[in-house]
Amino acid sequence: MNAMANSRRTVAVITGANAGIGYALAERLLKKSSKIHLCLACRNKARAEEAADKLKQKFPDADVDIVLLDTSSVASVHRAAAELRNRYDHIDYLYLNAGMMKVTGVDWGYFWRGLFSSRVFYMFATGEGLLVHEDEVTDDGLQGVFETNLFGHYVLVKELEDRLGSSASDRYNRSQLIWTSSSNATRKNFSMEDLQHEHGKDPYSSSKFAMDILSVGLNDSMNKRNVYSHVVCPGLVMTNLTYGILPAWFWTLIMPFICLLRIFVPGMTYSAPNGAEALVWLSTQDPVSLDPQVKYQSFCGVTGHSYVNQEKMSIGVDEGQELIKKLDEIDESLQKKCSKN
Ligand SMILES: NC(=O)C1=CN([C@@H]2O[C@H](COP(=O)(O)OP(=O)(O)OC[C@H]3O[C@@H](n4cnc5c(N)ncnc54)[C@H](OP(=O)(O)O)[C@@H]3O)[C@@H](O)[C@H]2O)C=CC1
Ligand SMILES: CC(C)=CCC[C@@H](C)[C@H]1CC[C@H]2C3=C(CC[C@]12C)[C@@]1(C)CCC(=O)[C@@H](C)[C@@H]1CC3
Repeated sequence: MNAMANSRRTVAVITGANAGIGYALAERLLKKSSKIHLCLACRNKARAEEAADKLKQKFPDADVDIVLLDTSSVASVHRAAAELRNRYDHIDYLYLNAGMMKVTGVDWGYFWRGLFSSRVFYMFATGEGLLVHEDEVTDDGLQGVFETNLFGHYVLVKELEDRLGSSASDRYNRSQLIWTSSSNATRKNFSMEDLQHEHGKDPYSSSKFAMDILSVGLNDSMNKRNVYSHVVCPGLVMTNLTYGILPAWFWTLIMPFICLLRIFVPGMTYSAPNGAEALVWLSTQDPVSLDPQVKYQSFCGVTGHSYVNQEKMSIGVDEGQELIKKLDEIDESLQKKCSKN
């Protein structure tokens, strides 16, 4: 880890760290170095404490604490950011991992047609068009998937700006923003005119594509301050998110098939530690040498070994700037609304 060589401690904050990929990431980072200071940013105190206890049991010397953060509430994001600013004078790794997807069903007709078509492997790798989604409106009046996956994280980054990077070009002052995006992110599901995806059918894909654009935009505006942003796809991982699509027993039953499918679709990582591969790998890289236009994917071989693949994206820096401007507008209007109440 680049910040390790310095005498000050290395701080990593992980959102959505109490379960799934976030928790596996926390474990893998501690396995790599028990000297890292981990902060689990979670929405539920009991679940966060349980995760922190489990980590401390496995790594008795580890420095693990929690902060309460609900990315679907701007007030909660502000409180969490204030707490994090209080505790740390520098954040080395900010993992923007918390996320949700509300699925009401699988389009099995589309699945069977896809199975016997040329798009079969693409279909398994991206899940594009296979799921029927729904969304909700948050107390902030925003679309739930948009606010949880993207907007809440954007506000968090903004609020933590003075704890990220530094204008001094010292490499130990660098910070990395690492977003858990998805191979499901598709341009066709995203519109700058309908950022929150109020009128579309795939809010998850839209929020993840917006994440890819945002990361490009943040590099453009923050690299000069030594802040570097990258996106990751963990592959298809068995977590509460996938158990919300089909039951756990089904996924266990088809595990041999999924492992075999890795010959053609290496993104079938299946386990959360495998899925965390690219997230861990990024923390070991010099961020200056990384390409902001690449999505870092966790891949897995048939024998079960995980590795990182790089997939080129094609996103304009101007798109990134436009998105940031629009997110800032939403943020300002929410702040105005709050100050009136
Ligand atoms: N599983 C997969 O196949 C893939 C997952 N991803 C992405 O990986 C990330 C992690 O998901 P995964 O581990 O699979 O799923 P899990 O449901 O296991 O974990 C999601 C984590 O995010 C937290 N979370 C959800 N909503 C909020 C919120 N409003 N505020 C704060 N935390 C919240 C959850 O907390 P709680 O436990 O309290 O619900 C949990 O800790 C997500 O961004 C997801 O989109 C990307 C590609 C594939
Ligand atoms: C594997 C079999 C026999 C059946 C399952 C079919 C689909 C439910 C499944 C196939 C590809 C999957 C997939 C996802 C969800 C479940 C599938 C559509 C994701 C969209 C989950 C969330 C992500 O972010 C993507 C990376 C996944 C891509 C693949």
